[in-house]
Amino acid sequence: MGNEGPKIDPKRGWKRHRMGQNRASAAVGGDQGEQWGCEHGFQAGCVNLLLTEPGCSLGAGAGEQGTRGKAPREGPPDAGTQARPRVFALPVSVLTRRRAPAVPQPRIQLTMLKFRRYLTMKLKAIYRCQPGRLWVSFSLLILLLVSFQVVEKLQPSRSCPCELERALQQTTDHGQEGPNYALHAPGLPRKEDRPHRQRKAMLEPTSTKNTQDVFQMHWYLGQMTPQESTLDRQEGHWTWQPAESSKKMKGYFSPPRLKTHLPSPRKAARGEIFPGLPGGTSAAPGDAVVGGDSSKGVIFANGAIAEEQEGTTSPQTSQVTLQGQPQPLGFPGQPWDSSLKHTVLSSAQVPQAYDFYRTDLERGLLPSWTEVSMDNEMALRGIPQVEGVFSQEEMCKPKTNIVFLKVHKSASSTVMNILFRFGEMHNLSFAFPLKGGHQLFYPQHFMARFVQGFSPGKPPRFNILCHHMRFLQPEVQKVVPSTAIYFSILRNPVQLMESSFVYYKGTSAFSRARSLEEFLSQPYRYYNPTASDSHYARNLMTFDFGFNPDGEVSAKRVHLMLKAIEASFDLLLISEYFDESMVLLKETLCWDLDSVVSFPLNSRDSSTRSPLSGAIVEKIKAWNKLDWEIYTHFNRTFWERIDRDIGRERMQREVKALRERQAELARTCLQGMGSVGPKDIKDSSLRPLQHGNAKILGYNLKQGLDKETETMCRRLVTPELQYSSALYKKQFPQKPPQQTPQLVPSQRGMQQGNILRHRLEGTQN
Ligand SMILES: Nc1ncnc2c1ncn2[C@@H]1O[C@H](COP(=O)(O)OS(=O)(=O)O)[C@@H](OP(=O)(O)O)[C@H]1O
Repeated sequence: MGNEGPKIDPKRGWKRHRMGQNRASAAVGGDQGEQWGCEHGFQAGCVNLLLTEPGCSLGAGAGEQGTRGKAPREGPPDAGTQARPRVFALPVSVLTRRRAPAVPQPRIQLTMLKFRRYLTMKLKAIYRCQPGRLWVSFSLLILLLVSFQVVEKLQPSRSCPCELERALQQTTDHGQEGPNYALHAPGLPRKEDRPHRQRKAMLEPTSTKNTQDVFQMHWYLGQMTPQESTLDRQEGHWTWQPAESSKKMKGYFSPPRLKTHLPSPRKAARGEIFPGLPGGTSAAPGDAVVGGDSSKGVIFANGAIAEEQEGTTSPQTSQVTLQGQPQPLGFPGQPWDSSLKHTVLSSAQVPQAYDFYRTDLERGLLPSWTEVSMDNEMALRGIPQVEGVFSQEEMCKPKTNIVFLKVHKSASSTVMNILFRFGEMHNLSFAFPLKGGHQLFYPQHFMARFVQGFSPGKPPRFNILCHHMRFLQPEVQKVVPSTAIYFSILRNPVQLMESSFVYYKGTSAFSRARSLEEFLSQPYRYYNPTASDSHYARNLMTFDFGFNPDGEVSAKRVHLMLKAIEASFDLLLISEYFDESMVLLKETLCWDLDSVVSFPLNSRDSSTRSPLSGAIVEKIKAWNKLDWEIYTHFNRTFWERIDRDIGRERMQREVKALRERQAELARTCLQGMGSVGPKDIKDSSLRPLQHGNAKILGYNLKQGLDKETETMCRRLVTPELQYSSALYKKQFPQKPPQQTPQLVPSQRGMQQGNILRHRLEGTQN
């Protein structure tokens, strides 16, 4: 070490060293620091470098470096040495900086000073060698990279799904006993499924237990977009926004799920969405978003936007919510309460809307068959159909790619009949269960390989998926084109459970209870959540949507579940408002009214229905809390959507026309205008499956109908199992359906197997 201690620049507090002295001491090995530097990997060429290479110091021509990154300054020349003496400034200020002592330094300060000097020497020794400089630079680079990583991690993440995952994770953390009770936050799906990052369920196909739970979300969290910010604003409107969740989840749907961010095509065609345009009605609430003002936008299941307004829910909705009483089927008594805020057609506009609707009817059964088949052809050829952006001619092309989640006991057989008829008439392909079975290996989560004719790796090729399944979107996506419309139907859980109790009386939970009252008085005496058929007894809708029916009912969990359903489904219908639902469905699918006419199927005889007391109603609601949350939420959005997309007046007219058409068809087709008990059904091929304690009604066709009319009428009243088998034969003429589909091992010998067999009884084909 040099004899002169460090020189202190009183202004800057920088030590200054004579480079020459340091070099000399390094060369003779008199400086420990330099020795260390040269001994630790820098020995080779170190001395030489120091002696011969003027640049082997801090920077070429080294100088003094200021504290704030000033350019190096030339030091004073030192005559008599070959290498120019230079003033060397340390780059690591913290090691060298100190204040000029105003008073004699105490001992500790001197020690510190010595230590600093020692470190300085070492660093200098390292740094003076070329390898040393490389080493330091490399270390700094690593440090920099690590810092970047740390900073990135610390920033609130907008562009990764971890926020949602964290939230999902949180929902699993309390009160759940095992992994099976957890909400599974599936991983990301294959890229080829969607152009965006999505979640993918990771369930094993063999998992039959109903405690498993799947969030099939089409969320991805990314750069802020207008849609995303709309969703963000939406959060404030969610009354079930969990109080504990201060962080808002941001997300938006992948393009195929963003379809109805745009106004419904028919509506656009009518000019209803643009306030002030000649002939247009006043804008529906959500249209403000389309028009630019998104301040009150709310995004619904299909990504459609509507404004959350107090009172937009129908009076019936509040009845359901408050009393939980059965709602009258069909048209609500006073649905058009003038006190409600909704779009009101002006007198000049009413005829326009009416004319539009009438021309649909007058044109008869869907006029645009060519369009339909072209659409279908395109889909089958795998040509992506662009949805969401419509040219004038393309507006409202009938949709032919459809996923219907057939929720049990919610009028789903009637909806299925509508889909069967439409598909048959337009030669659409169905995703049938393997070997002509009638359920897609329910209650397992759906797997694409359960579908007859599915080939892994090939583009999805089926138009309609509508058989009973437990929903699992990533698998469903492998079967139907990405443009498919997803919809389902819900029922008041009170009536649903009453129906389920009778229909599934043979299941383990219900078989020992003499009545629903008895079951509900001590449910855990009868209900074993691990039983393979327990899902029929609790939160059946939740189960069918893929979630855990025994999961906890926290606000956060419910919120996430609703979000997941909204992200996957374009439309949620309500069986209590079946006719309104059909009008909404035909609007969404761009079908005409005749395509959604139906006769109620799978209805029970009144002798097997039980009236429910108020106390039982409350018990059912509490027992099926998750279903109740789903139902009340989508009942509300259902009416909001009607207000936004159709308006209540037009809805009223369309429902009236639908009923008139159905009454006309009943007069044409049916003996005695209505349904009859199973014993009275003369044509055995029209006899529905009788199951549990239920007496399921059917129809008798009129005699002497002409062939065409008879075919049309027969389709309307053919029960689900018979119709499915007939269509399967048509689609797979070489592979006749098996009477009993092969049961997977987990089902074999179990009660579920019995249920499935029961379900197949009555198949006449
Ligand atoms: N159009 C219409 N409107 C309202 N309700 C209707 C309609 N069609 C069928 N239903 C009622 O739906 C119940 C049968 O539901 P599902 O067909 O889904 O049952 S199943 O799961 O396929 O077995 C069954 O309910 P219950 O009679 O209470 O059992 C039917 O009466």
